[in-house]
Amino acid sequence: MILELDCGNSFIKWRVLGEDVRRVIGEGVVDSDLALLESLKGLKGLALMHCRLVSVRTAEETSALISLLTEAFGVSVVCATPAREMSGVRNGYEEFERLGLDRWLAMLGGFHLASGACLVLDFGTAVTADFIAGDGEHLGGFICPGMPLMRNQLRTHTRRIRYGDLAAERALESLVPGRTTVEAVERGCLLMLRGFVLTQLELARSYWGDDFAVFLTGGDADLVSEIVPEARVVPDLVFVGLAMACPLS
Ligand SMILES: Nc1ncnc2c1ncn2[C@@H]1O[C@H](COP(=O)(O)OP(=O)(O)O)[C@@H](O)[C@H]1O
Ligand SMILES: CC(C)(COP(=O)(O)O)[C@@H](O)C(=O)NCCC(=O)O
Ligand SMILES: [K+]
Repeated sequence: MILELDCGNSFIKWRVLGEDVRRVIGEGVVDSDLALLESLKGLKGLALMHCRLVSVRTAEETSALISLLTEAFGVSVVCATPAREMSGVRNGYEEFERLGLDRWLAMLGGFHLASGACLVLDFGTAVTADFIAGDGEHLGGFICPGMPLMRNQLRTHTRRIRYGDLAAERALESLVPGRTTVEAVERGCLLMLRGFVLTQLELARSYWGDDFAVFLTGGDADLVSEIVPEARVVPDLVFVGLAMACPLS
């Protein structure tokens, strides 16, 4: 069995693949290393042979997690590392090692699935957009705050914006102008996110006409999917790229 991990700034996404790697034995989203161990220990018949991971956390946090996994399961852990070029995709950053590894893997996954030009949008703590041309050239991308950062900035930098998570979820059932603080903030932030997405689509069209694929991934991808009906929502896009960057045989 293979353990795959995507360690983002807020959550660790995990999944366990079987002998037949097309079979997902277990998967989940956790908010700490310990919660990850708990979830894994709760899996019946777990027999990990390998682990591969990608992390955008600090080197210290990542090594701490690797030590925990090695101690708990005796597996060797392979980490995705930056590359200038891989699987036909050329990293467009001036310093390729500075491009977020989650972005890089999602790009590898997207270009592989599209076999052509694509726009990869990832909705996590931050939102990222990356443009990959049909010849595999990464033209670069954009980073902006995601929903959790936008709402938390408003909650922590104003004195009168306070509301709970349940109210926040309910507020997004409609997008008409808000008549309560929670509606006004949640809908305002979502409209900003959607505006960002539409701008990325315009830019992609200016480069490639209609000849490109759009991929949506990350925990908040569903918040924008309805405005991009042509997009493919691929929650495990980072894992697709992880398998390409860290093959195990
Ligand atoms: N099961 C889940 N657990 C936690 N967050 C989730 C879940 N499903 C969707 N989300 C949303 O995903 C967002 C985090 O996205 P994610 O891609 O995990 O971020 P990151 O990679 O930066 O840690 C949260 O804002 C939350 O709204
Ligand atoms: C842009 C990111 C913060 C996104 O992280 P996430 O929201 O997935 O946790 C991450 O990819 C990162 O730290 N990148 C390094 C900076 C860069 O890509 O330019
Ligand atoms: K991510």
